[in-house]
Amino acid sequence: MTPAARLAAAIELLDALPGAPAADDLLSAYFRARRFIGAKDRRAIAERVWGVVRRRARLAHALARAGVAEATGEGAGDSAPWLAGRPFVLADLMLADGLAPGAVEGLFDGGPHAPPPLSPAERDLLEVLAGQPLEAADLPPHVALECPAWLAEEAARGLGAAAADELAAQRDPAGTVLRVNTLKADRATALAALAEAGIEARPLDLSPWAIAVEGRPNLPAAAPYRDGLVEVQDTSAQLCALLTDARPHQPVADLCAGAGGKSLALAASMANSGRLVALDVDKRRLDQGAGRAKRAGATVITRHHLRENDRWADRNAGKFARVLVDAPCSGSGTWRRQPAQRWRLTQADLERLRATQAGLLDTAAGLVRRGGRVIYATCSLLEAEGAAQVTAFLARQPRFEVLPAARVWAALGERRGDLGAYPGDPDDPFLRLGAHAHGCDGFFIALLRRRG
Ligand SMILES: C[S@@+](CC[C@H](N)C(=O)[O-])C[C@H]1O[C@@H](n2cnc3c(N)ncnc32)[C@H](O)[C@@H]1O
Repeated sequence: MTPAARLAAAIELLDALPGAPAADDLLSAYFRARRFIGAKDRRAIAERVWGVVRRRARLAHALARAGVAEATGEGAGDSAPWLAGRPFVLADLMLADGLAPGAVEGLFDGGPHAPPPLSPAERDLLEVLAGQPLEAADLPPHVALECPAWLAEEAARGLGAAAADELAAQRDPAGTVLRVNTLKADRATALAALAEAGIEARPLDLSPWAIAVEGRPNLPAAAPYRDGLVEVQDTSAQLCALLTDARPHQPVADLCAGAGGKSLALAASMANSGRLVALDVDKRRLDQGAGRAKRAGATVITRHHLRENDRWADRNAGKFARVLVDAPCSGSGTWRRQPAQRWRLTQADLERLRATQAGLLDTAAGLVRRGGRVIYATCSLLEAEGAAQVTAFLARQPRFEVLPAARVWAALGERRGDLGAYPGDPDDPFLRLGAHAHGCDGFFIALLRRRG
């Protein structure tokens, strides 16, 4: 493909984005239907699309200042109206790539598969944008942070001055992190197997199971992945599983198991012995977990699909030593990986999520036995989904108390012998992780003990 044809494809995809349920799925379907597009072209097209999405607010701001205001109304229009793909790509070429107007005009030459030639108004636009920086000094803070204004305020409520750095870090792409599956290998063995498969990798200090890989290797085709030695899992999710402190022979419930990422880590912590029930309302995701468990050799996991008016929680009241609630949330800690999400979330969505989180916490409280623990986690930077949820829970459920995460970490460290320094603030009872502070996805983890 020519560079111009790649731009035409990126514009087509950006135009389709507002109506697509998920940006990832849109790109996958687009490339699946066009198998003739080679790997390098795919990468270039995807990079442009994701780049524009990551720079959306700043580009929209520059376009609005230049007088382009044909907002189509999708998303949080206050700070970053969604325009058609074409003006966004024009602005991206000027502000992010730093091209001169003539170079952009050369790409929009109307040739076969290239975007149609520039209109006189677009030529004028390029002249206005010429030499402008992406990071203009007068950008409103939430625009500079690529975040709807109301979400920037929500983040600041809990994180205070650290919110700006954390949100800024969420603008960048995230690397791939693997978790060693200790049911099959230790970290040194997994690193050796990755090296043999030609994958450059290194251990990370934050988690005893974590390995960072260089670039974007084709993991599903690599032997260490196919053989279940490693799983893709960010370090923060690993620490959530680690702090769950699921032990061999214990009864453990993973209440929001999804496709089982954390269930697999729990199964490894339990050395495949005891009882580990993976639950979710989404049967499709639970079913996906079955294949992953097989690959990982995680035989201790059983699955239960939670239906409406399900009696499972009543039948299992008070039975579990650990109940992990990896609750559905805004995903604001994972915007590096899902950059379009921030523009899709509405205040009404957040309210709905908060109600679901509170309901899940209460369900978990009913499942846990005396002396057992509810582990509440969200991949969120928002106070409303973290500490505020816990405060409300403790008011509703006085039988529970907070176990300081630093204390649990220290006890784990003594038992395991392979943990580094506690990564959070030792004076904070909760562990809050962030892309800026820790280089991992943003996460909130609270450990809640039912009094004995
Ligand atoms: C953050 S994801 C879980 C990710 C998963 N634990 C992992 O590590 O891969 C949240 C999950 O909660 C599930 N969920 C939403 N509402 C639920 C409910 N009321 N009960 C149980 N699961 C629910 C969603 O289907 C989703 O799979």
